Amino acid sequence: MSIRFIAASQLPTPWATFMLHGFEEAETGKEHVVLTLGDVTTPEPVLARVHSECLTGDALFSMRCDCGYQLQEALKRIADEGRGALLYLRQEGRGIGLLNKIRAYALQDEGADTVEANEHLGFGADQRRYDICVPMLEHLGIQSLRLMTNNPRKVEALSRDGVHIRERLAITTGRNPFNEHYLTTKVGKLGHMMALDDFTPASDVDIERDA
Ligand SMILES: Nc1nc2c(ncn2[C@@H]2O[C@H](COP(=O)(O)OP(=O)(O)OP(=O)(O)O)[C@@H](O)[C@H]2O)c(=O)[nH]1
Ligand SMILES: [Zn+2]
Repeated sequence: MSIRFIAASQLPTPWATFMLHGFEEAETGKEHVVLTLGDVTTPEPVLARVHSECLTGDALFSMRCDCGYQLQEALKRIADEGRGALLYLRQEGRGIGLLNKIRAYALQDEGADTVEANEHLGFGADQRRYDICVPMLEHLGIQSLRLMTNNPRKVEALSRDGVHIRERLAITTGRNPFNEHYLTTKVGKLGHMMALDDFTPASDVDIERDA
């Protein structure tokens, strides 16, 4: 997979001012970004999150999933350490795209789970690839990761692609009445390494709305 570095700038956030690095995939023209904080080129493993785009959760405050909560938590943890990287991959809906994810949500409104809905639409349960991470990490001089994820396939796929993962760190946050079934399906069908009891709930403000 070839990917081109395009530009970098500062990105102030409520938690820290990150560097924002923009890349373009040669074959598809897809645009990906990496946020870094501190010197990530030194040999110590870098605290990192490899996050797949979820427009609904990351930008529109959706409570159907845990994506937005994980995104914020990852940025906060990186800011607390003063060093780290967040790779934001534009593979919406576990690789099926935004509009197909909305089709899948409609099926879930009728009772399908997240895996059944994808399969009903003719997609795999998870169509994501992680090989694009390798040239971005190389460009940034990142040698190894302490990866925040509960997803064993993400760890396996990245390792297979040659990314050196020194440690896996759980990231369990944002459980609420709207995403309990989704989280349970992640554990039961996608093999996520977490238990619902591990979760810190979404904040009081978030769960004030009726389930
Ligand atoms: N097709 C589909 N995609 C979903 C659904 N809910 C969330 N997503 C997508 O799932 C992806 C979540 O990715 P990640 O945040 O990397 O999470 P993960 O692979 O579950 O693993 P973690 O690292 O443990 O969070 C995003 O691309 C979301 O858009 C759903 O019900 N259907
Ligand atoms: Zn989501």
